[in-house]
Amino acid sequence: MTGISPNTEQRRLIESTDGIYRVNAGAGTGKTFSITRRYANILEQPGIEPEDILLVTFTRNAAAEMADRIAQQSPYDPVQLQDAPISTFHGYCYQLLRRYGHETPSELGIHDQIPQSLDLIEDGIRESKLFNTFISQFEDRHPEYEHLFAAINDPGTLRSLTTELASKGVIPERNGWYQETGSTLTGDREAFISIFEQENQPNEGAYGPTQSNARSSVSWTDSEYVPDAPKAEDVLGDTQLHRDSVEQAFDEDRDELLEFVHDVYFEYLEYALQRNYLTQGLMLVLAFVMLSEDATVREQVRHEYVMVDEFQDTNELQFKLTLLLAAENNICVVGDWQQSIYGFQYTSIKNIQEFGERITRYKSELNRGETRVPYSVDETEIETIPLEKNYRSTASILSLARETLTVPATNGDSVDVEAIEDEMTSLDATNYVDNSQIKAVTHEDEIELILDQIQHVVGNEEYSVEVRDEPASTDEMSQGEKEAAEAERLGKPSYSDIAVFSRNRSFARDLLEKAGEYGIPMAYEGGVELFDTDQAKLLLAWLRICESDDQRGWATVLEEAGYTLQHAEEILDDEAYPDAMATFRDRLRESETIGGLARIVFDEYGYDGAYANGLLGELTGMVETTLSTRSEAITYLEANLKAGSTIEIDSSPGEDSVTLQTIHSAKGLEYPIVFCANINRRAFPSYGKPSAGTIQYQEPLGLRQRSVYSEANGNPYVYKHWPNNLLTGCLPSTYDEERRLFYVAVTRAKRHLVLTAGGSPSPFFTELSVDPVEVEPSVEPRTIEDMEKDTFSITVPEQSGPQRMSVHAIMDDSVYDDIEEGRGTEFGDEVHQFAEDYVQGADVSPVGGDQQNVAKLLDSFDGEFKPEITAILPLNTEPPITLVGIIDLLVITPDQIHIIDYKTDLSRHAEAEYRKQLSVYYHVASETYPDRDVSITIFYTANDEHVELSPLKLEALCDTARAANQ
Ligand SMILES: Nc1ncnc2c1ncn2[C@@H]1O[C@H](COP(=O)(O)OP(=O)(O)OP(=O)(O)O)[C@@H](O)[C@H]1O
Repeated sequence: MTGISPNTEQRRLIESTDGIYRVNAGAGTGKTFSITRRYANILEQPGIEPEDILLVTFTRNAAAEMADRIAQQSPYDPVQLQDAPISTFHGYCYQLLRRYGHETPSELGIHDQIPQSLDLIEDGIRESKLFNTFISQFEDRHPEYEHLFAAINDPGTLRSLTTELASKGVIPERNGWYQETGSTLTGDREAFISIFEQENQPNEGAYGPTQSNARSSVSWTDSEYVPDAPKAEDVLGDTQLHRDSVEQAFDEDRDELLEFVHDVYFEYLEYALQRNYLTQGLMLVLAFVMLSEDATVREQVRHEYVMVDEFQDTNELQFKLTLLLAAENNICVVGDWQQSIYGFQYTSIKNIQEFGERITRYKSELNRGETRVPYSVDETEIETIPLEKNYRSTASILSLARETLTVPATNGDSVDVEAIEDEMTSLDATNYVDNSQIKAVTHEDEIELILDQIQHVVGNEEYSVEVRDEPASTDEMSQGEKEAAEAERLGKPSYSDIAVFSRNRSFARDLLEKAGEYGIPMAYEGGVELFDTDQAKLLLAWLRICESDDQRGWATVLEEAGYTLQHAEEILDDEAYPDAMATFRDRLRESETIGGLARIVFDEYGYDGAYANGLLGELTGMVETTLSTRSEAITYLEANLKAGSTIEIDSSPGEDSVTLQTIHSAKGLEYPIVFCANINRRAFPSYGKPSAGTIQYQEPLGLRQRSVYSEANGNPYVYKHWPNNLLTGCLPSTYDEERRLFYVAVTRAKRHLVLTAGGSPSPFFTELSVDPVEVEPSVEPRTIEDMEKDTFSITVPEQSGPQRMSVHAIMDDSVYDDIEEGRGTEFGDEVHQFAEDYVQGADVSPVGGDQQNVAKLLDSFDGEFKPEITAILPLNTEPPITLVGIIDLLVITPDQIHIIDYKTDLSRHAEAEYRKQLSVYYHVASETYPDRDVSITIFYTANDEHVELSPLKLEALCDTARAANQ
């Protein structure tokens, strides 16, 4: 049980268990804390079992963390909570379909099975390949849509369209749409006209009325449209748009378009089911239909209590699923509209903002024809609990956070400040010492500026942060004593107290590179080989020790503690382990959860950085799956180490380093000092939506075509579609989500905030109440001595254990002497880089024949792609040798593993040496995937030649490695 006592409002939320509750509260107010306590509280009621309470959140890691927290507060241990429905919507629906799915709901008109082995595709690259195959077959099957396809520049965007419609609860059945789609597809005329009237009001100028917003945002060149489109004079008035043309545009005939989208969507659902796979969106769709149609299943699965965290990140379909999954009106949703930043994934902020209206409307929609939601959702009975105490930031930071929600994003951006302020949730700081430094600094060379400011902040008393722990209880203290105690905890900041956030990744990468040049420690959130870190190895060692006093475990631990090899061997021989270590082992053995054990190990070694946190995240994630014992955790860590698994976390060059990440990835985190960087025009706020496809969905316009194919002028040509151009011009451009991102960034700061911009600051920078200051940067390169000072307390372990050797060390170097003649290693690197980018779905096009051949090869494969995988092969040699290399590409299919190595050589004469290299990969893959056939192949990129090699035996590799080690 953690020592935090809930405040009065939190207690109310925790203790009021029956009824409908909506919590729409600001950052850091303890929403997640309260909802987990609430779960534990419900669990204490007589007759309630974990399966009676459904708790849904946004990510798998968050769900696992919640299960861990609940286990600490309830009589249930993590193993007992393993099957409890504490999950994401996707995780929950996946299990639901596997358990009850069997056959597709007949209402859809698809007669197929939902197999137990259903493959849930979460990997965008894989899904888009499958979709592309589907769409080309669809195109062949439907010549009647030829002219539509002629206008579509990227058929792949139809895939996002199906995902978007699924998120809105729009579902196709064989002969139309499932349930009523209302105005979702055709658009809401009334809502549109009301917006149009507002936007078409002339503005007030110094000399009379000026153009309305709608008029000024529509540009018109007659030749861009089909010949029978209205002409400029029919559309554009002096200050306003002509209403007739706008109405005509809204009412355009879209029957064929709707039919086309229906057919694509429906046939894709059929196609996926025939191939035993579903995407996340389609899975939710099927689960929804099953729950709607099968009263028996519905009754079996319903939960007495339903709670949803991060409700601002749900979509309409998820809201409806929430209602279907509740047996009674014991529903609690928790979120913060101000932190809704996933609109681009089709979430709906209105779910939390207009909760009362939506719950009533959705209930009546769901109850058409049959009672599916049997309980009352009376709006007047919905309780709203305000949480207003913020446990993270100072009052000064919170005050600036309020400004971010109304700051103009462009020069002409008219923000309805009053309306937004009305909706803002109030936040009161709970700390006593407000020493916040809040600065806005600018310089042409922003990257130098940021590094300069980091150096200015580190070790600077003015930027003091909490460096000492809070006393166990401050309850008995007077106000003055609390203030003094907090001041006492403050001290000079170090690098790790700082986080730099950027709206986009490219700026972050440039900054990281420059920081490296100056020796400023900075870690970028991204994929790292988490299981190959010292933290993971030590944890694995202690797990092995706890399990069976394993000698390998003791050897690692002794080595880390600085014992010489000889001394360690004596200890191991006599099994006379140092007392302190044996006591520590016994303490670990008492730990009931893997997460708890890992925490004790990391605390003991002072690991509290990104790697330790990442590992904790991974390990607590295991609770949700099948791993919960020490031996399962050992197998899990070993398997990941061996496979070189890469995990998305903040990588760190050392424990004391600045964290660098995108704002999206910073959600839910907190740092003492935040730098919000690159607040420049075109960067932050970022322009509008990500590029839309030729057919797009937009509220309240419904489905519209952006371009059309026509031969009306005698020539085939793709024209802009005039109704769409006119209608979108009438909608106000909104930067609300960008403002909310800004709010998320600022509310991550506990104490200090530095806003930075370069040569062209955006209004986000200039329009806040913080006056920008021009600063001339002067960054001092860090010297080796500086770095040593930072790391003096870390013991550098003596080298022992197996000798690590690159696979290249077992190859005969002389083969390189005359390969790649005239093309160079740089050329080879470029081809490899292209291949990696292409596999990862980056926006790259092949340059030159080699890259084209690579693209062709990759397109020809089906399966899961894993590029750049580290392969580690321990050999049974004396002394032990471990070979390490990087596999260019692994292609994984249900029964085969293909290992592909690209070579840009113009001839094949080095093949015998390459065979050694690929044989190493072969043995690693064979052990990792014992149930599949493994093939090793070289792909000669120059002449499109794909050569399969036969692997060398392990003994042969041992001999070669031994010889190379002489
Ligand atoms: N009553 C309390 N007393 C002291 N600390 C608290 C209290 N309630 C919550 N906290 C602490 O405040 C921090 C924020 O809590 P939590 O993550 O639950 O907030 P949140 O509202 O979900 O935040 P966000 O919306 O920013 O993700 C946590 O460290 C939590 O332990």
